[in-house]
Amino acid sequence: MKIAIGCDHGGKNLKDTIITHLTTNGYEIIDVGCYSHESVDFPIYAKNVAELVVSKKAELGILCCGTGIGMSIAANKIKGIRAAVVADCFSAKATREHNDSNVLCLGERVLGIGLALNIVDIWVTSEFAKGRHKRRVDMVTELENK
Ligand SMILES: O=C(CO)[C@H](O)[C@H](O)[C@H](O)COP(=O)(O)O
Repeated sequence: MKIAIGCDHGGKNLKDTIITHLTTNGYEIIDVGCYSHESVDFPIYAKNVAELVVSKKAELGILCCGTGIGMSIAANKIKGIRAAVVADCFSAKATREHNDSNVLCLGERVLGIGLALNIVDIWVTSEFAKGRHKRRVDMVTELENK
């Protein structure tokens, strides 16, 4: 599976740790940056990851910033993106199964590394459950198309 990943300066350490973890576990990574701890603007990286997901150059996307919230607000502006800020393992599974989320947003200033990697593992291995959830995701898409 190919995963696009991006961060701002507030999520740089977490992004690097996730890349090492996912690469070790056989995932292919497209790293859109940022590549240093210099202060940058998160919408740039949210857009780059979102566009890779929407264009299907990557199956899923992961965005890291201080809280995950700014990244999710920005990524959700791109048509076709369902970005979820996740800070617990239950929601990591539920947001793939129920929301078919295609971008995971994580806060380096919120999460410990162990929990963050557990969330990533659960999220990338969970699948959309369809059924009643597909009807609801379709309704969200309709809102987006209005
Ligand atoms: O956008 C955010 C908050 O939702 C991110 O957490 C950013 O990483 C954060 O705002 C960056 O803050 P900084 O004071 O410029 O480091």
